[in-house]
Amino acid sequence: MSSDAPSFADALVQLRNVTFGYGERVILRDLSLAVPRGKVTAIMGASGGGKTTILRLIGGQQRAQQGQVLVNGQDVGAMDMQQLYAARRRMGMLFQFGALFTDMSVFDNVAFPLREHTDLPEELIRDIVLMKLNAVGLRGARDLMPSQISGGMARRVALARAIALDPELIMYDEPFAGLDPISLGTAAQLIRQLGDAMGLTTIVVSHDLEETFRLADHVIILGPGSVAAQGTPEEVRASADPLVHQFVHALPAGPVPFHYPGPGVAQDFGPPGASGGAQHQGAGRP
Ligand SMILES: Nc1ncnc2c1ncn2[C@@H]1O[C@H](COP(=O)(O)OP(=O)(O)OP(=O)(O)O)[C@@H](O)[C@H]1O
Repeated sequence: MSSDAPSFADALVQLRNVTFGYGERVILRDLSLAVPRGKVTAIMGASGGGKTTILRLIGGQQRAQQGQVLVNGQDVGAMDMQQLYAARRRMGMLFQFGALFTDMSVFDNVAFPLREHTDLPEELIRDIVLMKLNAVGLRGARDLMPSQISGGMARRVALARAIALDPELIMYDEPFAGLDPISLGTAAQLIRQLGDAMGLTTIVVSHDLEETFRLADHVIILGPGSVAAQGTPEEVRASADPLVHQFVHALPAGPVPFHYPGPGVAQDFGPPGASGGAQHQGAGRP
């Protein structure tokens, strides 16, 4: 295992020396990573580390300030709107609260991208929609409205919609958040089955350590601004890197500070007057 950028002979997505910040605040610094084609890659790491930002860079919703984001060898950051539009048709993105259109039936939600992006006749659209709904176990729910289905079912409909155009890459942001254990197991199984059946390259951003390690072929752990570790789940689990160790063993103490940076305890709770004019202290300061 290594924290260097791996160069998979067949990577669908590569970030090369990417630096990105929101305004002055740098989130990713000289970050390099590769996502192998046809596999399930998990991106994990401390909250606020920039995982969703990486998905946005790959989807072209954000552009890197430095470095390259390559999808199929093409630099997403250098694409014009038309190229980006074409590239996005080959990507499915499922964000945690990726809402369905509430005024459309389940069927019409899944048909939407097909009607929007293709000239296929309605009979063919019908067959594709029913196939996609069948793949997520919801062919029978086609006529229901979003208000008539559960949250877990709504996510599966969103998944059917995301694969409607047969993407080559699918990105899930927190697919397990808020799901009960059965729905969670079903979601993980679905991600794996769809990936295998459709030959998809899958990227999953998740905080659910156990489920994600079970699911993924390749795991990337983000440290502050860069990759702390990457490899198979077994390799990452065995890492001696203190940050990775803290993360994969869910330890409350370690390099990832519990406290958001702010004033020290003595300053906030000390005798009256002690706080006057005192300076803010570093993260994790007791
Ligand atoms: N549009 C934005 N403008 C300014 N700052 C942002 C914006 N989006 C995200 N950030 C900040 O960038 C940092 C990284 O955010 P991001 O959502 O990529 O992290 P994350 O690793 O996905 O976090 P989490 O695991 O908590 O979802 C966070 O500190 C966040 O506050």
